[in-house]
Amino acid sequence: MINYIKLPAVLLLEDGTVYHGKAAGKIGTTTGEICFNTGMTGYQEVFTDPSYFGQIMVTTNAHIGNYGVTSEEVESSDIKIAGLVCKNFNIAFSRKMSEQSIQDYFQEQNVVGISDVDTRSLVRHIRDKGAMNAIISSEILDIDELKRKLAEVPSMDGLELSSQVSTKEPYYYGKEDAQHRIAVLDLGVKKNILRNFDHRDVYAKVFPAKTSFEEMEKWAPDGYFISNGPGDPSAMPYAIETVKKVLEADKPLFGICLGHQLLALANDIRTEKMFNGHRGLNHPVKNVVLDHCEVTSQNHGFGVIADDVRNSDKVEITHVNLNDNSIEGIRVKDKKAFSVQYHPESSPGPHDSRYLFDQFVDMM
Ligand SMILES: NC(=O)CC[C@H](N)C(=O)O
Repeated sequence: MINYIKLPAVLLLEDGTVYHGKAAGKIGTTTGEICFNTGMTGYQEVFTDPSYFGQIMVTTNAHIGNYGVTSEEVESSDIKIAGLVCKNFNIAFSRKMSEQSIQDYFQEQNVVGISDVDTRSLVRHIRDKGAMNAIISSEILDIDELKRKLAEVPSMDGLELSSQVSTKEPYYYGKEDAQHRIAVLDLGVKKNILRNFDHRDVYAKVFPAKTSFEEMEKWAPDGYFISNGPGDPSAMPYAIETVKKVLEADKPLFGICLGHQLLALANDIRTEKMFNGHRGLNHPVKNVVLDHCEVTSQNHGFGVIADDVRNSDKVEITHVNLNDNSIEGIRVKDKKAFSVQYHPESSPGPHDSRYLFDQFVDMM
């Protein structure tokens, strides 16, 4: 094993709280909105999920890196989190299929992290104080200098980020002779969503975030999928417009997470920044149509305003969160359009909600 000397590193939160720890990954400085994920496994899938772009991740599992990384377990081409805060950053790993250590992986992809932080106390702090920005550095240890840098970081509220992670050119996924074909509006789509479609004999053409409905319609898809992704949904008028056009044309539509928020916005339901988002693998959700419970994988910092949904004459509620009663799923009345706030492709996470992909296929 390489002899790895852990250099000091600092984490500074927007409210002035300081945590001292050790450098993990690349030596450097990084900023973003701090958030925590309570999942016990699946760190590589989480780190490569484009929905986390611009966010510093705190992992509540005490060990990160202990089973290494592989080129298989990615949700996009590279690491998308802005930085990592963890307890133990394990450079030694044990798993036959692993190809690399987490340290080499982070270093190769220029990702800065901090370990040896009391993440239990940090998570309780964020839980009580709410979402805020943060800076990690293993090169600048002067707090005043870090404060100046942190003051320049924009708030996640009002930030459009999808166009930074979306594909630049359209591409195809799946088998060309499949039974159905869908247009995927890529706002930061996770690979496992495309895999789930492929497994159900659905061929996808994945379009850049700012593609118009008319452009996608030229390919004559059977349905439209509006993907997950980073940033504030209300800062995406271009995508809201596209969703409105899909609805006007009465095409089948399925939205996940950011896609759910955009379907709500297209129906005059507002979204809001949550005090703390939902990020983990064990969030209980009730399907109020089928009267059953699902344990779900979640990752969102914005939500649809529940009163707007309840007062809406355009949509109805299909799913609610059993922890906080927030709205987890809607369908548009008299249309073939529905969406969920959580992640039925669940990578990582339980597979309880995969039936939603079948529901969409049946709609087409
Ligand atoms: N996973 C997602 O699509 C996240 C949606 C949105 N960026 C949010 O944080 O709420």
